Amino acid sequence: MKIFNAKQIYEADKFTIKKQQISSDELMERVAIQIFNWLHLRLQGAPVKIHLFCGIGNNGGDGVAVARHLQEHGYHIHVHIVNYSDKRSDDFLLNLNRLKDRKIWPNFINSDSEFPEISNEDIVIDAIFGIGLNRNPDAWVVKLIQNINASNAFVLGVDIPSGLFTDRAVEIKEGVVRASYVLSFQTPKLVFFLPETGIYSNQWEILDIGIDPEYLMNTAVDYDLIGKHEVLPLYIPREKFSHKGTYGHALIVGGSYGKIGSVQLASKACLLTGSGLVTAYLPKCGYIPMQTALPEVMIITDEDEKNISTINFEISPNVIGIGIGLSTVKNTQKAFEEFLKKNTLPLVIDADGINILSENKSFLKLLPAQTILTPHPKELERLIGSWKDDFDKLKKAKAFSKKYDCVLVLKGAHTITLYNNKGYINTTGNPGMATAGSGDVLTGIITGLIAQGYSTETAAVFGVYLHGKAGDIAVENYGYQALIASTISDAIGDAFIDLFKAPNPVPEQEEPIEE
Ligand SMILES: NC(=O)C1=CN([C@@H]2O[C@H](COP(=O)(O)OP(=O)(O)OC[C@H]3O[C@@H](n4cnc5c(N)ncnc54)[C@H](O)[C@@H]3O)[C@@H](O)[C@H]2O)[C@@H](O)CC1
Ligand SMILES: Nc1ncnc2c1ncn2[C@@H]1O[C@H](COP(=O)(O)OP(=O)(O)O)[C@@H](O)[C@H]1O
Ligand SMILES: [K+]
Repeated sequence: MKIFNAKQIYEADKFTIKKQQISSDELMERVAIQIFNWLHLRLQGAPVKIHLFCGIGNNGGDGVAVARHLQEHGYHIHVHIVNYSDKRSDDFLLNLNRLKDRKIWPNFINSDSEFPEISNEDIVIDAIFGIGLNRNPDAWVVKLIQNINASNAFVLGVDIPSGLFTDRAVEIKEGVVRASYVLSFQTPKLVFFLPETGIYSNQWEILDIGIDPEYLMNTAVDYDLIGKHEVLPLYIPREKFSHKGTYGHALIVGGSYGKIGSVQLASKACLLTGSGLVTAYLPKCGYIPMQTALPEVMIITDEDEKNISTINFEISPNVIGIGIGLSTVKNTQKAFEEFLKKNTLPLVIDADGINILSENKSFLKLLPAQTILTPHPKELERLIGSWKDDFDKLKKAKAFSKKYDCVLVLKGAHTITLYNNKGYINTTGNPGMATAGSGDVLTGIITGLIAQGYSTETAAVFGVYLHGKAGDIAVENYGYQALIASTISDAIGDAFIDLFKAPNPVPEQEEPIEE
């Protein structure tokens, strides 16, 4: 799914209004009906108090229009107009007048007003600012937002939590509504997926407001959201007359005394992803544990007992995953440099492999084109330096990826893969995956996909998806706390099977109102 920026959303609105020959008010009405139906389905007329905080732009217009539908269906509403500017939008005014025609007199909140009391059982609809926020809210609006956040009421955000900018970082953190749920229109916003701003929208859902498909299809975006729909076409089916040689030979290089497990995890995940053959390159101390744990994996040992000191092999893999559990001792750094100098195979580099690159930036020019680097945030910081905020991080990471022609996999709750100025935001995964070794499993998965013939960029995007999906499937049986890396790995097969499962049927809505 494409993620549009604010400018594109405004363009999409204009395009739709023109092409479908509707008024902007009709588009707003679509929004309002969708929000109303969402609420009505869940509330079923419950006598709960609903506070609607509405700004004076179109986001506020949405809120005021929803208020009208709620009132018409007998709900107990309190409409508050957050009067932060005189520049009221036409559609806001139109909807405000429709309320007044129905004898509903909103409570106008100005800088010197007392704020309404909100109790924990109430519902708040947050329609103060939408994607039009272009500067920090005034101090009194920040206070109002703090008042909403202090309430513990269920807060439904309209389009985007008020106070969040669509395409840049937040400056006044306490001036952003913490929404329990956000109903966003047509496209999710990039800020929902970034760690600094994602915290303001606990859950979100996209409502289809009928934006013109031609615009959606033909407009290029900087970020794509990756779900099953996006990865399914990437899948390469297995051929009947294939053999293990058809599916490649992956070499996993890593491990040091005390960290042999990381190579076990990566090698196993690589096999479970379907690599025809997997060889592990380990220091000598890794031989027995590895051979015992994974009989399917072949092993080459280094001359050194505890660390990797030279990377020489006489096999012909078609991809190498390197860096996990490697350590950064001098000897290993030297071996890594020598290896990079002669290597021409595609590489997936993780953990200490990344740390060695960070300590020796001159090694970066030795990387083959489209090398995949999979840093967690700390490793990323060592690699590209610190950043001011998430947007600055993305900018710097994109520039790094361009400079060194590498695919950067920025691991996190929503892992973002960057290549060629484009970002792919993953939607699978869960906090149970914040556990030792889960990154090693990812390295194995991505390496295993490349072994089988997936391009590096595809392997990164698909691998991240499968890894998260395996975590999501495994967590159903284990729970967040007991989920460990091996369990994620064991669910890789289920993650593949899940690709071909039919989606759950959508429950039928009861009595939705029509446009
Ligand atoms: N395709 C869509 O997504 C549609 C979106 N609509 C709604 O329209 C919203 C955007 O509406 P607007 O463009 O009117 O903008 P907003 O309602 O988000 O903001 C109101 C206006 O306030 C001004 N403003 C910005 N920051 C301010 C600040 N800190 N203090 C005071 N004033 C400030 C701006 O000039 C802005 O236009 C969307 O978020 C959505 O809710 C719908 O009504 C129509 C269709
Ligand atoms: N809260 C979370 N939600 C989803 N995925 C997560 C979360 N925390 C961590 N992960 C995933 O788990 C993996 C952790 O990798 P990493 O930090 O390298 O672990 P390790 O070094 O222990 O192997 C990454 O793929 C990351 O995206
Ligand atoms: K809002």
